[in-house]
Amino acid sequence: MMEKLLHGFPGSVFERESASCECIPDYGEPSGVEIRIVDLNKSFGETHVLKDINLEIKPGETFSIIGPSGTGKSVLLKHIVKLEKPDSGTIYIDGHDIFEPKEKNTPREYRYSMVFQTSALFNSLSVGENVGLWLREKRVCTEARIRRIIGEKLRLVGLEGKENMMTSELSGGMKKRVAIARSLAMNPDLILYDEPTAELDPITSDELARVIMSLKKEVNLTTVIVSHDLNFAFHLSDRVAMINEGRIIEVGTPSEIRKSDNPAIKKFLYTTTKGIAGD
Ligand SMILES: Nc1ncnc2c1ncn2[C@@H]1O[C@H](COP(=O)(O)OP(=O)(O)OP(=O)(O)O)[C@@H](O)[C@H]1O
Repeated sequence: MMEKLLHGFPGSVFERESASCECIPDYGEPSGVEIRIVDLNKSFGETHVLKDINLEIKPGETFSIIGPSGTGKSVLLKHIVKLEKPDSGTIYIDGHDIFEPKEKNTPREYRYSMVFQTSALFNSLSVGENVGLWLREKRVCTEARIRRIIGEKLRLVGLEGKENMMTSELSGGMKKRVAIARSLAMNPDLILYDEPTAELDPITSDELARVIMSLKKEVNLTTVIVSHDLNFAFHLSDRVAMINEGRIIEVGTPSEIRKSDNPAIKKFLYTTTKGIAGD
């Protein structure tokens, strides 16, 4: 349950101007944020999981973090949404240290939303009810406006008019798109995907990539993806960071990463069955 409602955590919404007088003041238009990770370290007991991570993600960028299993990708993602706290170093979002108490007169804070591997939808609710959950829980605006917002978010993921379908009737790809629509309902400045194609076949993965790419054109948000699926990450990302044994070993455009001479990258790209062997 905790996971399912992550995007609705109080505290992820702060001082924002309202886009509409019908909605609560916090519910403004999204604005892609800049993320700057500086000298971040994290250990669990004796295990040093994240080692001197430095990374900049630009506003509006679609950025993927790739790398072998167990190298700290999810732990890094959790730091960005404050589910983990670093031992040293920090993360700035639009110049504000997210681990410091909120400064007085901070110009604005950010909203984030996470799409989980499992989609984490409520099967007993309809598609529209799932998408509208946070809006209704937070009483963001009038019921009529909530319905319009639900319709709009479903349109953005190619599910226009599907409000009344039951979640249990949906294919895996549709579930994923409903999960994205539900995340979009809070107008996030930052959307994070944890292994978005983990349960999808290649064709459905392509469909999902198209949805995420079309969002980039229509919505002003920053996108961070953690994925093992190299073809997916390379296809839709502006830039990619490769993490290995807790360190960022390369950051670049997909074509720069493909051309890298770094032996650890070559090994990862060309020796995994999920990689791009044969290219
Ligand atoms: N809360 C925790 N307590 C102790 N160890 C943890 C915790 N969270 C993660 N770890 C450890 O940190 C390391 C990195 O885990 P993480 O989940 O970030 O890897 P990953 O790169 O995302 O792997 P995968 O691709 O398989 O999901 C692993 O060794 C994991 O066991």
